[in-house]
Amino acid sequence: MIEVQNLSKRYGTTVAVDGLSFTIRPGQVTGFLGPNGAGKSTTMRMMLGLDRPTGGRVLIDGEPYRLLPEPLRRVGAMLEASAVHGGRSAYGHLLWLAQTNRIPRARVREVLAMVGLESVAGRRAGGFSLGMTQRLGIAGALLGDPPVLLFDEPVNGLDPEGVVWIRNLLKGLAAEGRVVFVSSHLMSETALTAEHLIVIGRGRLLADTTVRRFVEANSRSYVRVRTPDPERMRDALVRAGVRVERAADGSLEAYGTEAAELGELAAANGLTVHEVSAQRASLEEAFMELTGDTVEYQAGGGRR
Ligand SMILES: Nc1ncnc2c1ncn2[C@@H]1O[C@H](COP(=O)(O)OP(=O)(O)OP(=O)(O)O)[C@@H](O)[C@H]1O
Repeated sequence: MIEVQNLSKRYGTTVAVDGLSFTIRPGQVTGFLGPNGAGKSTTMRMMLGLDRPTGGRVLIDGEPYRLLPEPLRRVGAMLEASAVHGGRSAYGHLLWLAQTNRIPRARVREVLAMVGLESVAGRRAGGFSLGMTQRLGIAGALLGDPPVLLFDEPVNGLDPEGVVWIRNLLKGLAAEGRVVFVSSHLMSETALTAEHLIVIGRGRLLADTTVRRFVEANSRSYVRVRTPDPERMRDALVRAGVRVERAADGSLEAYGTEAAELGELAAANGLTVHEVSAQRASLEEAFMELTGDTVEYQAGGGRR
């Protein structure tokens, strides 16, 4: 379990993390979401004792990271995948990590196989693609077989096959009873992987909820109707007890009904329709709505 307690971090006048408190439990993937600059990486660095909090603390299974004996066996992390000595081979890099943490040499081959880098184990890590570098970072996190895993934007640079692979890997690690904490700035990707969600903006907690609840609360579904006679269509819908709104483009949005029902209603009233389609506002839209006021830089608006 990871407990973040009233955590803050200030860099000069910048407040990167502002009084964050939440708990991450084992056995499920927890997504850590926020727009660029929200404070995700800073929070993760403080979890690992790489940055000192201005206030508050993080406990990992009841203790601060710096007091954990053999930390690589307790917490695995992939923060900056590029933090690899470019001259070393993938095998050499992992072996060095293993040896400095009293992890048996045989484990290096195991994790190379787990991340699919066996065939390039002898190649210089400096020549790796972004996706391969990510996989090497993940191998490093898994090396000590730790019960707690932190990943900062692990899908960055992966191709679609790699994205599916990491999704399954993270779920599998959580199903084994581990704490799996994964940052992302993509809501839709996180919804496919995580069960729990922590959303932050400008260093503050915006949501601590299950993905299911977030999806239910935020995916607006409705039926869009385009018709040359929106007034009569609207009257017919209202008479049938359907809540209806006029969209900016002139179409109607009908809530709490189905497309088929709406088509029949139109036919029964002798109305022409050009479109009847089921719509669902995307999770990405819901996420942008939640974090909109906290975005550091916005197109056209500059810094807010
Ligand atoms: N070492 C530092 N010195 C000064 N400011 C910093 C430092 N590290 C982070 N910041 C600032 O703290 C804020 C939070 O940054 P952080 O990198 O934690 O956000 P993030 O959510 O991880 O963003 P991204 O998705 O872009 O990586 C930003 O305003 C950033 O500019």
